[in-house]
Amino acid sequence: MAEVNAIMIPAHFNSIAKNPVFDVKRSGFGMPVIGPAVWCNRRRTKGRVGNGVKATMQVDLEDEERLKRLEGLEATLGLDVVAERELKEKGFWGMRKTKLVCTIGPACNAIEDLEKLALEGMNIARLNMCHNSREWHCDVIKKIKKLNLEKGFCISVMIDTEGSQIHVVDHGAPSSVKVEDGSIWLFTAEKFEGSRPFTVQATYEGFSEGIQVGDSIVIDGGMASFEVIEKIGNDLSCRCTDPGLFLPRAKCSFWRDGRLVVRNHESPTLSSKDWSDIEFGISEGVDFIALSFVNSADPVKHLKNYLLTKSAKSVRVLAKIESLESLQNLEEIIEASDGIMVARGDLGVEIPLEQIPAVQEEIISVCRELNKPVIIASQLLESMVEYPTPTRAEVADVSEAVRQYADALMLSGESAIGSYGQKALSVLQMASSRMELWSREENRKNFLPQHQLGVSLHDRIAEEICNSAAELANRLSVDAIFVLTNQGHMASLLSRNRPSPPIFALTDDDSTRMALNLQWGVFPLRIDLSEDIEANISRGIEVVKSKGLVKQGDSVLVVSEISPARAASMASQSIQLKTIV
Ligand SMILES: Nc1ncnc2c1ncn2[C@@H]1O[C@H](COP(=O)(O)OP(=O)(O)O)[C@@H](O)[C@H]1O
Ligand SMILES: C=C(OP(=O)(O)O)C(=O)O
Ligand SMILES: [K+]
Ligand SMILES: [Mg+2]
Repeated sequence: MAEVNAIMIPAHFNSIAKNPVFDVKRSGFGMPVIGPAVWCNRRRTKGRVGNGVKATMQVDLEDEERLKRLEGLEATLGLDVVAERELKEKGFWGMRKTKLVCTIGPACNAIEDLEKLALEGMNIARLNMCHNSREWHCDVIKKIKKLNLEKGFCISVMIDTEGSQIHVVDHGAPSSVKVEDGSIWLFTAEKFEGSRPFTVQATYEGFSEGIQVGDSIVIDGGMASFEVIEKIGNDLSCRCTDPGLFLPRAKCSFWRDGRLVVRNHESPTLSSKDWSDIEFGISEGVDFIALSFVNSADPVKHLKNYLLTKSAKSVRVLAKIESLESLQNLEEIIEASDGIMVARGDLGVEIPLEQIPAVQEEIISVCRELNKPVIIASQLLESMVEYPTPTRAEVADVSEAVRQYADALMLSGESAIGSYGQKALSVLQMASSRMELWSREENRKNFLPQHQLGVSLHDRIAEEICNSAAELANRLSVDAIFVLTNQGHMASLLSRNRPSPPIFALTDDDSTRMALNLQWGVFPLRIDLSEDIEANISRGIEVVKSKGLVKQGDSVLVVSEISPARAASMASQSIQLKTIV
């Protein structure tokens, strides 16, 4: 054991110092804290972490090793190891542009399994707060941050709130249970210990409000259906009309005369549990919060304002589109959010299944117009929860989402509880790479329908510069696009055009780096940026070049913006073409 008195964080680590992993209280070194240590921060972190925060710690030899590795960390914060490998194997244009999200559950929460998913291309780990304990989620977040730090991955963390929904707490059996035609079941919100046969316990006390005899209860969008035959107090006695399966935590929807009974939930979009999960997410330094059952822009605005007051505006807020109402307020929700998830699971409970493909295409297209990243979620490879190969129909569905240029694809049960999570991820990987190649050749002419976003002259210039840059990059077949970006705006404007070359986004802001993980075709690199734009560009290219990833003769297109804040008074944007010498 060696005792360390001071840990100096060199100047170029100032973004790391902001990282909660390096919070003094949770030093990330997993050891007792005993001697004085000073965390030194420079210019930019001043006031964020606070200069000279005092703490004490002791390191053993293995940790000394780790400290040494930290010294070399800037290199790993360049391009992440998976993107680097892909670039080496497939060349610039062959890099997979569609991002992959994996839901983490009991089938993959061991660090070895998380690492395998990372190697297989997971860009974002999703934690569904409906399931499992706070400690369990905390442990997963720690493991992911450890992998990022020690193994050079760049995996962002997303928490997904529970939201207000009526689902089954208990249906009388530990796992799934078969529902026979004509069998009689009691739906109740009464809390009881243990299980009672033919009794379904609902989460929400007011679940039966406004429900009448003759209404139907549809389980998980059609896994089984019941008819309400009697109302006994707040309980519903029901007969099975469409036999099937009751899964744990199955969701219930109510129908009358072939239409969904629109229910005025007393409970708001964000329940008290959701707020406490959000607090948890902020304190753990997650990168994204996905809000379930968003029906209007209000809860999104509310949360974003709250994050501002908590100095946590770097946490990006995603809205899940999974209700009838959310479709009616689609544009305002997209506008208010930092990104969207097409949550087809619950959406398929609320609208007829045959409408989902058209709705998905519409949401993707509005997201692209408004320049917000969009994730396609649920049942992409559902059969792979049980089987090692997907169905042809599933592969066609995945490919269609890629062809529609969604930013990201998501696995749910396939990775959380399935036996073939890594395989499922590799199917997504291969299917997206293949379809990207195909649509690149097919859709060259199919440029973005021009919808002008910017209002101010400055914003319009940035937008036009990025549109032109993407077109130029395609026409000249440059190898790569480099963009200097602080909050990620210029990078996202480029991504919106879905150009053929990869977009290497150089940023000095760690939260921007993690947020850009969700954007189509963007490969974030964290480097220190100075006022000297030329030096920044050279540095970014140097990081990639030093690893042999760009070589002499490669051509790159560089897009940069000097914001008024950086260059005393004048804002200017530029496009440059460079040939590597
Ligand atoms: N953290 C977790 N712990 C235990 N099981 C989980 C966890 N996350 C997801 N699961 C399981 O994976 C399944 C699919 O995940 P997901 O689609 O996110 O949830 P849901 O089916 O509740 O909408 C869930 O039904 C649940 O059985
Ligand atoms: C992703 C979804 O949300 P959750 O898994 O939280 O129900 C969905 O409904 O498709
Ligand atoms: K959820
Ligand atoms: Mg849902």
